[in-house]
Amino acid sequence: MKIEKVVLRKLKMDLKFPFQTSFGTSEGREFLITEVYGENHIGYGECVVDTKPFYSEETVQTAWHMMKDFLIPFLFQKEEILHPNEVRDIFRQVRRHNMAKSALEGAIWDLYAKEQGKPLAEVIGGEKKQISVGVSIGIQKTKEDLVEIVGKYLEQGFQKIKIKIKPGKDIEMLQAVRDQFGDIPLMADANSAYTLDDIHLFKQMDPLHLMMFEQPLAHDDIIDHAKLQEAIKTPICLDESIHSVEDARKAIELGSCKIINIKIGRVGGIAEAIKIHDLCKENQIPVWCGGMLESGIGRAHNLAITSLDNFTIPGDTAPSARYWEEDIIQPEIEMNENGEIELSAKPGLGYEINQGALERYTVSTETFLKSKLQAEK
Ligand SMILES: O=C(O)CCC(=O)c1ccccc1C(=O)O
Ligand SMILES: [Mg+2]
Repeated sequence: MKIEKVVLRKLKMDLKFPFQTSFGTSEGREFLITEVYGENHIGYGECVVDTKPFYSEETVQTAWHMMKDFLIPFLFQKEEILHPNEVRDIFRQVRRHNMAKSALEGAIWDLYAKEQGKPLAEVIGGEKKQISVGVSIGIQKTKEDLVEIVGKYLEQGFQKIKIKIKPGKDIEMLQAVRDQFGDIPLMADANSAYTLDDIHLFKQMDPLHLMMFEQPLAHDDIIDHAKLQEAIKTPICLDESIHSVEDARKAIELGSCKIINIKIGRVGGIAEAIKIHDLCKENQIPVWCGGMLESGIGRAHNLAITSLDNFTIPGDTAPSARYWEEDIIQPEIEMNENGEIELSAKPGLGYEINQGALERYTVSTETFLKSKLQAEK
């Protein structure tokens, strides 16, 4: 691939509903879309940042800065890229900033798959033709509100119900859902809202037989999680703590988790996501694909990695209509009544860009040319 041009766009999209987690409430998303121009195709990526550094330290502005001042110039220094697996090495000098790196790497995977004329899932070795889908439900005001919304999602066919929790909004909320719906596939995500001082709470929640507790303790911890896992039967799943295959190896060695949530942005790209998937498979650790309230572009990347066989637990890969009045891809991503999404058989991400919608949601854009950068040197 000869990359001559990269376009960055900042988008602003309103969510259909406010989404509350233990770290705050989102009414919508501001994020970045990357367009990487090859000779005959354009690859698309999504940078899953937010305006605030509450889930991760990256923001819309830090990602723009990293891409503009470091990552895009590094890409342009390469005459040609033969395979997307090279991208991580090209970016290696830049420490962290995984979401920024991943936004460009993902676009290069899409471009590569389009050049091969194959779906991205096939290019990465995924064999599933359809995937099972779960839904992540934000913190609700009352038990009654939660039970109503869970009922609605179960009716739509979702195969896993994930409920956001925080201290004071945990046992009772989960118990109400169990009481109403019985033995459904149910889990809880704390987004790091607890400490080891809360161990008694987790022991009290053990009899709820949840599929897992996602990231109960600190965002940068794997030691206390190992202690908590020792003390309870419910599997722990790590999200925020895992940024690389090395992090995953250490967490598995320490016994900090029994399941891993893989998010492409958090781990710096698809190549790293595949490595984590493979390591987990060798160690009998099931994985599932997390979500960042992505637009259709990020979502299509998520569907592609979920085609790998150790993604055995339904992911947070809900269809477009759950989040947006109008998505930026067409057709939009749809789920059938059994809670499955068919993977596209078209090349690359497998969806067309809805150009009208993309333009309407774009609030700023900048174009970077290889020729211009070289002329400036
Ligand atoms: O529906 C989705 O995209 C998943 C939503 C979700 O749980 C989430 C959304 C934003 C930030 C962090 C998380 C998380 O998984 O912790
Ligand atoms: Mg999470």
